[in-house]
Amino acid sequence: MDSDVVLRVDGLSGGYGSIQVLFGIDLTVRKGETVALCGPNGVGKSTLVRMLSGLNRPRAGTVTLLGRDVTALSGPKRVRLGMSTVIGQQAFGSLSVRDNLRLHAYPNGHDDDRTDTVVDGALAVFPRLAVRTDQPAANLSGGERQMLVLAKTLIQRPSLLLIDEFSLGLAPVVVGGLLELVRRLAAAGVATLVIEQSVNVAMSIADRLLFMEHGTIIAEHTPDELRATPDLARRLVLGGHAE
Ligand SMILES: Nc1ncnc2c1ncn2[C@@H]1O[C@H](COP(=O)(O)OP(=O)(O)OP(=O)(O)O)[C@@H](O)[C@H]1O
Repeated sequence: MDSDVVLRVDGLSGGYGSIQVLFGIDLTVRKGETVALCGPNGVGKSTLVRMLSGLNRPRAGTVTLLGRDVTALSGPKRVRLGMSTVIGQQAFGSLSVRDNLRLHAYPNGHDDDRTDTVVDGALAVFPRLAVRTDQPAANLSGGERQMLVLAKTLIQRPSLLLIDEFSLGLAPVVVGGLLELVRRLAAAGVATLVIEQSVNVAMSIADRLLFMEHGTIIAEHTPDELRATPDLARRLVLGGHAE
């Protein structure tokens, strides 16, 4: 096996009850690589992330994390093996920013001093959050909440990061800061699969873009290929088979 492959998906199919949403998805994400999943609403992007994270079970196919078949493993076991999932901007609204992060650090089994050091390390990456550590998370803006979620991810030190709806509803200036963080995680070797509605955002962050339609991957391109063929991305995102 290619030792750089962090996530490998083979023939993944399934959906909800009798409704089949995914039809034989194959993909890989390597160490330090960021892969974006693009496509119109309803093609199955979120369903794929749910299956990868263990929230939903596939009907067929396998999910391999760092060379280990995790298809039958629960979500928590996948987290322990290095998979971290960000879905939306979830946080405990009544808890302060710091307490949200401390709770997240507990499963790592550190004592209180070490927990605070880990939390401070994550906060150091987000100056905007660092000045709001005592505020309830409910008071944060959408962008700040996304930062809080990514700060939690830093604490987990994942090998694989799955992000659903990365920039949805966020101001461009906020997205810019978050992109920088994902680039830093990639530089540290984290493999990232990110669902991104905006192809422009996806092109600025990803090494490869996968385009989905009707539960299958219909095309794969690098940002350079997309820049060299104006209109290709637009046609793919609108759901047209471009090739
Ligand atoms: N809990 C559910 N039960 C039944 N069908 C569902 C459920 N969740 C999603 N679906 C259906 O599965 C299909 C794929 O949805 P999914 O959310 O994965 O698409 P998506 O590409 O992520 O789109 P969006 O960006 O709009 O979320 C859609 O037809 C949707 O209606």
